[in-house]
Amino acid sequence: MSRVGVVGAGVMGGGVAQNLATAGHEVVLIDVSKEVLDRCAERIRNDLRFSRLLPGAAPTAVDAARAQEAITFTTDYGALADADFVVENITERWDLKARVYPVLDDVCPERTVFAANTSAIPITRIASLTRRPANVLGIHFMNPVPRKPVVELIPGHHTSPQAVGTAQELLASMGKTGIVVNDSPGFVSNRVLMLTINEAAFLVHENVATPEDVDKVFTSCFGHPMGPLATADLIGLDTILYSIEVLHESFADSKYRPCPLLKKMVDAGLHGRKTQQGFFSYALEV
Ligand SMILES: NC(=O)c1ccc[n+]([C@@H]2O[C@H](COP(=O)([O-])OP(=O)(O)OC[C@H]3O[C@@H](n4cnc5c(N)ncnc54)[C@H](O)[C@@H]3O)[C@@H](O)[C@H]2O)c1
Repeated sequence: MSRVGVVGAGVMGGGVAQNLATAGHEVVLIDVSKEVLDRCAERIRNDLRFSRLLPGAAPTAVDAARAQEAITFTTDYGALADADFVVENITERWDLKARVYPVLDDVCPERTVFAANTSAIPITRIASLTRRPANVLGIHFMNPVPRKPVVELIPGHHTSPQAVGTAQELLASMGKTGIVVNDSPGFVSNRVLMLTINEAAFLVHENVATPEDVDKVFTSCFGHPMGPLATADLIGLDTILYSIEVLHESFADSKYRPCPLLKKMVDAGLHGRKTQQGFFSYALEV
């Protein structure tokens, strides 16, 4: 595979683009504005500078300077006209995703495989937005992408074995393997994780415990490396809210009702690490 499109240059898209570039692929990274793309380029530059020192870094086929040169940052979807594979990482909202896939479908050749890096939206539903459902699947990357070697790989109802094979090949080149799971809202990881995080937010909302103490129960008593609220801050509270809303709508089950505190924090712009404030405070990341 040579040319890979990455759509969305936020927390996940930046990580996917970086991982692909260090694996030796040519990457076209798309977002809605130059400002977002510039911020993403800066994050990638900084992460590449330190990544070798961090445990679990993905294997690199090229050095940091070449990896940066391999990424084209653009707002022009036309740059995907000869992409072999596209990973979509835009905001976890159906109305936004529903607008992007028909554009990708028009711009990309028929052979191009689309991978949706969604937290909870069913892949069959996303595939229905295109004329190529056999070439659409889900790759649920973990965060931070360059340091997480396993993903969930989700074929939709019509996904072909060839498309799954192509995705597995691409993942192998990135130093990753995929656990294949069937298509269902939230897949395996987020069906469990989003409920846990939402319930942890309810504990704070109901004054049962502070965020520090909620997380301490998980880190100190269960030995988890990170508590649910620090995990929520890492993922992004907006992404958590949108994901739990997808689960709520998909299953029509009140157990997925979003915690009002989560909604309030998202309305207030407290989105976690990416805005320096969520359940915890963070220094400005450069
Ligand atoms: N954050 C996580 O830990 C995590 C993990 C796995 C999967 N995901 C999923 O990955 C996707 C992206 O999440 P994120 O955390 O990177 O979100 P984010 O908010 O950090 O980034 C989303 C990006 O999409 C861009 N965007 C929105 N509409 C667009 C369009 N029409 N064209 C191009 N770009 C557009 C936004 O400008 C933004 O930069 C979501 O579907 C999310 O559920 C997130």
